[in-house]
Amino acid sequence: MFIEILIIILFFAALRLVIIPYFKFLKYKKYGDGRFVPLLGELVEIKEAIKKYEDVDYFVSHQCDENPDLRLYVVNLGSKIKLRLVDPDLMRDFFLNQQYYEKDTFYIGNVLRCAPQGIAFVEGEQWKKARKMFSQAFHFEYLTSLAPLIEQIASKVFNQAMESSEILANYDPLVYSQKITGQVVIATFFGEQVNEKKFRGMDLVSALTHMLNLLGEQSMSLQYFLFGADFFKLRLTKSQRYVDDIIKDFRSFMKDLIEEKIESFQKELKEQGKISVPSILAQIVSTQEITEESKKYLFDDFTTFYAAGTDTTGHLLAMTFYYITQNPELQKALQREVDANQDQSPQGLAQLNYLNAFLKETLRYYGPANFTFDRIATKDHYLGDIPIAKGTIVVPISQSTHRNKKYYEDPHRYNPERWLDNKQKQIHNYAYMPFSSGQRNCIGQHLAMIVARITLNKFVKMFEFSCDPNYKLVITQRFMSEPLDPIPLRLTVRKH
Ligand code: HEM
Repeated sequence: MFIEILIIILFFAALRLVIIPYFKFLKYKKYGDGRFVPLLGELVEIKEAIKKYEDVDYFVSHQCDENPDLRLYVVNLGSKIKLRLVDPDLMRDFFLNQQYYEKDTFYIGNVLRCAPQGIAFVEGEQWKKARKMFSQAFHFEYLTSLAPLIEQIASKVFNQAMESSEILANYDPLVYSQKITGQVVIATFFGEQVNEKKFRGMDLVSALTHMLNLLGEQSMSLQYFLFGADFFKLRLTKSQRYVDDIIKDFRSFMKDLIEEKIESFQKELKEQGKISVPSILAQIVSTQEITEESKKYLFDDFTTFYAAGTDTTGHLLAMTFYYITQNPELQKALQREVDANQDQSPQGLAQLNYLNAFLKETLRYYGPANFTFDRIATKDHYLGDIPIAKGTIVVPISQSTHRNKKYYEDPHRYNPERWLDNKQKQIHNYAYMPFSSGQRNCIGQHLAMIVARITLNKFVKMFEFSCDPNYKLVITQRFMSEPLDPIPLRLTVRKH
C-alpha cells in the first residue's frame, strides 16, 4: 500500500514539476529555440557559462550568433516557463502591452524586504503616483543643477586616491566608482551627504551597503531558493534576527530623517520663498503637496534609488575604465578631447564624441542591466502571433540584441568607434536599450549619464591609467554580473 501511495505521489509530482512544464516548453519552442532542464532550468546555464566560458552572460550574449533572426529562447525556472525575448519587434510588442504583466520577485524578493513599497516593484495606481511624483526631479534639465554636487563628490574620492601611492598602484575601479555613485544618490536626494546622521555608528553609505549585502547573502542561500523570503522573516536563528532588526531599525531611522528634511525644506520655503540647495527631495517639496501617504513611500523610494543607482552606474564606470585601457589609441584620442574641451557643464560633456562613444559602447557591450527583471503574465494575451498564457515569465534580453550581427557589425568586439560620426547604421528602436524602454524604463537614466560623464571626464583629466597586463577578466554573478577578481588599474597623476 505504502509503495502504491508513493508511486502516485511521485507521478503527480513529476506531472506538475516536469511533464506539464515540458509540454508548455515545446509549445513555445516552435517560435524560436530553447533548452529544458528538469527542475533546475536556467540555473544550470548560469553555472555552465561561468565554468566553461568565464562569463556568466555568455549564452545570452551569443544567443543570436547562429540565427540572427531568432525571436525568442525558451527556458524553465523550476516548473515555470520563461520566454527570453531577443527580437526587437517582439520586445516592442512587450513594452506596448505592459498592462498584461507584473514584475516577478523570484530573484529579488529578499532584498525587497528593505523597501517593499519602492517605485521599482509596486504596480498599478501606486506605481503611477510614485512615477508622477518623481518624474520632474529626474529630468535632465533639473538634474543639471546638481552637477556641482556630483563634481565635488568625484573630486573628493579622486583626491583621496591621489594621496596614497598604494591606491594609485592598485586602484579597484569598481570599489571607487561605487563610492562615488553611492554618495551621489544620497547627495542628489537630500542636497547634501547627511554625514552627521549615523545609523548604529555607520554613515548612510556604509549602513545601506551593509543592509543590502546582508540581504543579498541570504538571497544566495539554499533556504531562499527552497522557501523564499518569508523564511527569513521567521527569526529562527540569531543571524535572521540580526538582519530583521537591522531592516526595521533602518526603516524607522530613514523615516525620521526624511520627515526632518521635509520639515526643514518646508520651513525654508515658507521663510525665503525657495529652497537654496537643489535636490530631488527639495524639488518634490517645492512643487507638490506632501501627504502622509506620500511620506510613507518616500523612504522606500530613497532606498530603491540607492539600490538601483549605485552599483549600476558604478559598474558602467568601472567597465568603461577597463575597456579604455584595452584600447590605447582611443584612450589617447579621448584624453586629447577632454583636455581641449572648454565646456565642463553636463550639456557640454554630452557633446564630447569619444567620451560618449566609450560610455555608449560599454552600455551596449556589457551594460550593468542588459535585461529587465522577469515579468509574469497576469492574463492570457498575444505578443505578435505568439499566444502567451497567464503565469508565463517573459523578459526582454537586450544583451542578446546588443550582440546580434544583424544590428551591429562585429558585435562581440568592444569598439567605441562604431558610435563616432554616425558610423553605426540606423538601428531598430528596440535594438539598443541599456535603460529598458516603455513606461517602466529607467527613471534614473539621465542622472546615471550625467554622473558617468562628469566622473569619466575628471578621471581622464587627472590620471594616466592602464591595467595590469596579466589580468584576466572573468565575469561572475553577484548582485549583478561583475568581474570575479578586482580590476587592477595602475594610476599616475597627470601634470598639467
Ligand atoms: C548605468 C546605470 C543604470 C542602468 C544601466 C539602469 C538600468 C535600468 C533598467 C534596465 C531598468 C528597467 C528594469 C526593469 O524594468 O525591470 C531600470 C529601472 C529603474 N532604474 Fe535604473 N539604471 C541605471 C541607473 C539608475 C539610477 C542612477 C537610478 C536612480 C537614482 C535608477 C533608478 C531606477 C528605478 C527607480 C527603476 C524602476 C523604474 C520603474 O519601475 O518605474 N537607475 N534601470
